[in-house]
This record gives sequence, structure tokens and C-alpha cells, in this order.
Amino acid sequence: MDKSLFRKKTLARRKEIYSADTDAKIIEQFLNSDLYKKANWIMTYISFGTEIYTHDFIKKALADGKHIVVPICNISDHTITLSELINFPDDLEEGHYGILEVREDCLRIVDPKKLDLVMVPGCAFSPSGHRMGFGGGYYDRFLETISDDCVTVALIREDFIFETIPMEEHDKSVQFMVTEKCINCCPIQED
Ligand SMILES: Nc1nc2c(c(=O)[nH]1)N(C=O)[C@@H](CNc1ccc(C(=O)N[C@@H](CCC(=O)O)C(=O)O)cc1)CN2
Ligand SMILES: Nc1ncnc2c1ncn2[C@@H]1O[C@H](COP(=O)(O)OP(=O)(O)OP(=O)(O)O)[C@@H](O)[C@H]1O
Repeated sequence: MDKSLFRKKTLARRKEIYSADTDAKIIEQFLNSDLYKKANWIMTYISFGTEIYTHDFIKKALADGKHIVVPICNISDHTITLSELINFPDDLEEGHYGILEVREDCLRIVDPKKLDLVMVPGCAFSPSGHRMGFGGGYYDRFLETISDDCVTVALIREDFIFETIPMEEHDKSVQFMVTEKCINCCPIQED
């Protein structure tokens, strides 16, 4: 199936079967994991729409003393700039695509090489960590800039792991997936 049709169908299904309880279980799994416990500089996305809800996660991680880093979209070239987030939600305003981003007067730019862990958003994943995102190519470009020992993690509902998903050359995979049931280690991908 064509990539954009697959994305459209997946997003429609996500709307249909949205469950805040499932999201809470996924976040709990992640908070209890060694992946989370060991990471100091964590990049998260700020969820919008029916994405896995990360707002309470951000509050908890800040309270745990983690450095929380969030993306800012550069729509001219579909790259991501990173900023540390100190006060949630006070330092945020609605940015591109209606997603919350750090306000200009609260920006604290972070080098991607500083990150220990990236939580990668996505519509669908395969068991080996292949990812389908929102179609902007933002994360495929961004994941090329992190350090080799930075861990990549997807939070995903079991229903959105598909045996195969349409892939292109540039698509970057994740190393770990956290679902409401378990934490899977994906075989390392050569990409
Ligand atoms: N919470 C969150 N933040 C994020 C991402 C994300 O997936 N989730 N991104 C991950 O890359 C970047 C933003 N990426 C985006 C890429 C494309 C579209 C977009 O084109 N939206 C279309 C509709 C998409 C569709 O329904 O197929 C639109 O606004 O018309 C939106 C966001 C950076 N920040
Ligand atoms: N590393 C890259 N270099 C150049 N172009 C890229 C790169 N990654 C993606 N693209 C281009 O960006 C567009 C969107 O890619 P794709 O459909 O894989 O996005 P996505 O991974 O779903 O989106 P996102 O990362 O924003 O969630 C495609 O036209 C693709 O060719």
C-alpha cells in the first residue's frame, strides 16, 4: 500500500480506538524502565491530537530532575531545533501544525549530541522498529544528527505495530518500542 494512504488509514483508526487508559499504561511502563531511569537528557515530543499523551510524562520527568528537551519545527527546510523545557506548560505556546513549542523568550538551545534518549513519535511501527511518522521527514533528518550512543524509543499502542509498513530509503528505525504490554528491543537496523 502507498505510504500516504497507509498513514491516512492508520490515523483514522487511531481516532476510532483512542484510549487514555492505554496511554497511561504505556507511560507507566516507560517510567519504570531502565531506559528512562538511566537517561538524563531526554528529548520528548509534546503530544497533540491522538498521539500517545506525553504531558503528564513531561511533568513527572521534570519533577524527577531530568533535562527535558523538545522539538521546534523549521518549516522552511523540515529540520528540528532543540530547546530545553524548564517550565511546563508556562514556557510553551502553540506553534507550527498546532503543536505546542517553546516560546522564543524561553528558548534554551540544545545540541543534539547531548541527548541520552529520544522519544520518537509515529503513527505506526513494525516489530523491527521501522517507523512511519507524520509525513514531514522531520525525524528522519533529525535522527541522523544524534550521537551513536543515544537511545531511540517509540511509545506505541500494540494495535499500531504492523508486520510490515511501507518504507523508503531514508526512513530511520527506532531501537526500542514501549507498548502497554512490554518493552521490545528491536533488532539493530542498518540505516
Ligand atoms: N507532537 C509532535 N511534535 C512533532 C512531531 C510529531 O509527530 N508530533 N513531528 C514529527 O515529525 C514534527 C512535526 N511534524 C509534522 C509533520 C507534518 C505535519 C503535517 O503535514 N500535517 C498535515 C496533516 C498530516 C496528515 O493528516 O497526513 C497538515 O497539517 O495538514 C504535521 C507535523 C515535530 N514536532
Ligand atoms: N534524511 C532525509 N533527507 C532528505 N529528504 C528526506 C529525508 N528524510 C525524509 N525526507 C523527505 O521528507 C518527506 C517525508 O518523509 P517521510 O514520509 O518518511 O516522513 P515521516 O518520517 O513520516 O515524517 P516525520 O519524521 O516528520 O514524522 C519525503 O518526501 C522524503 O523524501
